[in-house]
This record gives sequence, structure tokens and C-alpha cells, in this order.
Amino acid sequence: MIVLDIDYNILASNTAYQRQFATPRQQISGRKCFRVSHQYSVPCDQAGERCPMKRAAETRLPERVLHIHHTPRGPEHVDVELRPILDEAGSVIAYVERLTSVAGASAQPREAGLVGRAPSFNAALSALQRAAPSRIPVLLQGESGTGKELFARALHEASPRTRGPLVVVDCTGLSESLFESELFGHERGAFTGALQRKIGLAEAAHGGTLFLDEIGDVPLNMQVKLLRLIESGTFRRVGGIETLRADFRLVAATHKPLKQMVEAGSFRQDLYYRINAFPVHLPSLRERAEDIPLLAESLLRRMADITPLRLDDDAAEALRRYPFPGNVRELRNVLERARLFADDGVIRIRDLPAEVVGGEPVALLSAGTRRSKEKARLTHALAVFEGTRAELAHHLGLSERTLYRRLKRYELE
Ligand SMILES: Nc1ncnc2c1ncn2[C@@H]1O[C@H](COP(=O)(O)OP(=O)(O)OP(=O)(O)O)[C@@H](O)[C@H]1O
Repeated sequence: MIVLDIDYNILASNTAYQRQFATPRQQISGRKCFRVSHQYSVPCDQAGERCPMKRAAETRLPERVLHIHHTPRGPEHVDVELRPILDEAGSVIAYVERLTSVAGASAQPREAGLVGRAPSFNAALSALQRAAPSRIPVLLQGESGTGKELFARALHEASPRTRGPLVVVDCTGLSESLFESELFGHERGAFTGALQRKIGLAEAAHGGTLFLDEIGDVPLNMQVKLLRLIESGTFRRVGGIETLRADFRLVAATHKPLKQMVEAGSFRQDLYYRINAFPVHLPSLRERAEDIPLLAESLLRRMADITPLRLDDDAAEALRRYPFPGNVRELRNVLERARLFADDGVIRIRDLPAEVVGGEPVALLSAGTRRSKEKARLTHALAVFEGTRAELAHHLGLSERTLYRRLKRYELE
């Protein structure tokens, strides 16, 4: 926790803060929060981020945002909760901020788990953080390959049920009877071939989270049974008479437009309202193209055996421009294939599939507009960022070499 005055100066910090966010012997008190947390020379809202203090100064109410902070370990997602302190007349005289590292995702390349730092990714992560402590059912909506299972796992791990199981049910391609026995289990002799009693997935999720992936694929008849399970929290094994109590937190995911399916009569409205208590939009890779280098580096680390793998600048640029209809899964597949051609561990343009190299630019921008946008972004970053060039490259998600090349290209050196 830190205490701040209304001019962004840190007045005090506790030992937990110092341990987590300061380097040894670093003097925190008296410094500006935006310098310490972001290495900016100006407040966050002038550097293109939402500043919770600015809002709280107007509303005099608590604020909560998810920011990427500069820490001794590099950039990290941090959940910032801010409370204004008022004097007797009701004016804001100071703020208390509680900062919590978000463990569920990384803003730096990682060997496992969710990575991302684009605003649309952070919005999804922030929503997840808010839903995690409660038992509210969450519906993850996103195109195929956007990481629904990874988000479900991150939600489970951030929840109080993290010590319990996370049970994943893929609802695609299951016939009605198979779905029922998978979900509810069956008694011995319930049907031909049921030689033993089998515990169903709803029962296996006891004390944990039940993740129903592609819930839009559940057959209509089964939707009734699913609704009953969710509403009453009870079920019966196939062939059984005993009513059993289920205790799980429900997370569902779909890439289908459920609302339209409700209108068309192929998805039950009552079930839709039940599962849609807390919808979270998972961004497509097109909506977070700036995360492509970070994701690519993470995925390459996950694939590398002895030789480390990397992309050269041109290949990285080609990936950034490709719209990736198959999202992160497609990016992973493209890299898996390309690495087989990269004998020295460096993936070049010639190693990428033709559709990626010849693809249309992501946001139908002309090359000129793209360049002037990029130049403006770099000029702004140079003006507000106070760290070294290596740190700036890190902050922008670029390699140091790429940063220097761009600075030269735009004559910003
Ligand atoms: N933000 C991310 N960070 C790291 N890896 C990711 C991220 N998003 C997705 N992936 C990877 O992309 C692949 C596809 O993810 P996942 O299977 O979770 O997608 P999905 O949305 O469930 O897809 P589908 O709807 O087709 O089942 C996985 O290998 C996953 O590890």
C-alpha cells in the first residue's frame, strides 16, 4: 500500500509494497507515482492510460484499474485500488492505493500461461479479476483460438476454489446420451457396457470449477438437464435414484452468437440467462495485434528444444500485419511450421506460409498512415518515458534492435 498526496507524490509506503515493487535501497517517498510505476515523466492520463486519481478527484469515490507497472522484475499486471481521503469539508486531501500483482497473466514472454498487454486483453483480465472472488457464473465469449481454456484456468486460479479441481468439459460432438453420462456419471448396469459405477464430471468438479467449453453445442434436450443442474445444484447419475448435490463454480465458453441462437430457438433462453450472469469478451488477435511479438516470443520459447528460436525483424513485421482469423492457435501453428525451416533458429520471411506474407494489412491502413501513426506513437513514448532505451523497447514490446531501427527510420534519434 502507498499513500499519495493530490500532486502524485508518494508520501509513504509499507514494507509489503517495498518488498514487492521497489528495488533494495530505492527511495520511494517523495517521488511521483507515475515515475515509480511507469517511468513516465507525466501523469498516466497524459501518457495514454487511465489515471484512477484523476477520476477519484472528481467523483471522490474509490476507483479500481488494471495497469501494467514497471517493477524490479520487469513489466507486470497490477490491480490498483485507490481510495480518496477526505477532509471535514469533503475535499480530497490524499489517496491510499492498494496494489496487487495479478498472477494470472504475464506482460513479458513466458513459458506457460496467458500472456498479453494490449488494452483489450487487459480489459478481459480485469473483468476476470473482478469476477474471480465470487461464485457468479462467467461466460467467456470469443472466437476460436482466443485462449478460452487459458482464461478459464486463470479465473479458477484467481478464485477461492483454486485448491479444488478445474474440470474441463468439451461440449462439441457429444451425443445426448454420452453427454448425460459424461456429465452426471452412471450407476453400474445403467446401460449395456456400464460395468461399474462411474463418477460424472459435475461430481468430479466438487469444490472446484466446472468449465463447459463450447456450450453452444449442447443439444437442446440436454440443455434442460443442464439448466436443472445449475438451478437446483442437484443431479442424478444415469440409472441412479439418489439425488446428489453438486458444488461447483460454473464457467462456460462459446464462439457462437448465443443470443441469436436464442432468437432462432436453438438455445434455451432460460439457460442463456443463467450462464450469462457475467459475460467476458475475449479479444481476437486482430483486436490486440500489438501483442503478436510478445505472444510469438512466448510461444517460441514453449516450442524450443535445444536451439533457442527467434523471429527476424521482417518476419515479425509480417506476422503483425496478418489478421489471424484462427487467432493465437493459428499463430502457434504458423510458428510450429516455420521453425522446421529455420535451421539456425532464426525464422525469416521465407519460412512463413504464403498467406501470412501476402496477407492484407490488419487495419486496412495505407503504409503511409501506418508509418505516421507509428511515428507519432514513438515520438510520444520518447517524450513521456524516462527509462533507458532497453527499458523503452521492453515497454513498447519491441526488441532493442527494432527500436533503434525505427528511431533511425523516423529520424527520432
Ligand atoms: N493470451 C494467450 N497467451 C498465451 N497463449 C495463448 C493465449 N491465448 C491463447 N493461447 C494459446 O493458443 C492456443 C489456443 O487456445 P485455447 O485452446 O484456449 O483457445 P480456445 O479459444 O479455447 O479455442 P477453441 O474455441 O477452438 O477451443 C493454446 O495453445 C493456448 O495456449
